[in-house]
Amino acid sequence: MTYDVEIKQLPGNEDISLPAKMSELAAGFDLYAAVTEPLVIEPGQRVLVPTGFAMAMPAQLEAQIRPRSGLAYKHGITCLNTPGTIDADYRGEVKVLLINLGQTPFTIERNERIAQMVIQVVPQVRLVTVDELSETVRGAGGFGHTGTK
Ligand SMILES: O=c1ccn([C@H]2C[C@H](O)[C@@H](COP(=O)(O)OP(=O)(O)OP(=O)(O)O)O2)c(=O)[nH]1
Ligand SMILES: [Mg+2]
Repeated sequence: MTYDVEIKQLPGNEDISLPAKMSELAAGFDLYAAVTEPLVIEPGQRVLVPTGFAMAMPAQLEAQIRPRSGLAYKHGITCLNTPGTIDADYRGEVKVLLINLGQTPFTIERNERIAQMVIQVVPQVRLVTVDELSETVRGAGGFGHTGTK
C-alpha cells in the first residue's frame, strides 16, 4: 500500500534538498542538514540539526530517524536517540540529534546528508489493564537467561 505523506519546505531553506531515496528500493529517505554555516561537532558533543522541512503523515504512520552507516563507520557520527520518533501529529521542523562518538571533530556542511528517515505503520493498539497475565514457558526470564553470556 502506498501512503501520501506531506512534506513542506520551511522558509529560508529553498536550497536544501527535500528527503530523498538514493536508490529505487531504499528503505530510508536521506535527510539533509539545514545548518546556516558549517557546523563542527567535537568528539563527545551532541547537536540538534535542523532539516528545513516539516511533515504531516496519516494517523497510522510514524517516521523513524536513523543514522547513516557510512557516517557512523567512518566518523563515529550517529543519532543519539536512535531511532528518533516523529509522531504523526508533529508539525514542527524535523530535527536530527547527532552525537560524535569518534575521536576527531566532524564538520557538517549545509545540505549534507546526515541521517535517514524510515516511515512505518504503527498498529493501532489499546492497552487493557488486567490482574493476571497469561502464562508462558519463558515467564519472567530475560536479560540473557537463556545463555551464559
Ligand atoms: O529525532 C527526533 C525526535 C523527535 N523529533 C520531534 C518529532 C516528535 O514528534 C517530537 C517529540 O519527540 P519525542 O516524543 O521523541 O520526544 P519527547 O522528549 O517525548 O518530547 P514530547 O514531550 O514533545 O513528546 O519531536 C524530531 O524532530 N527528531
Ligand atoms: Mg514524546
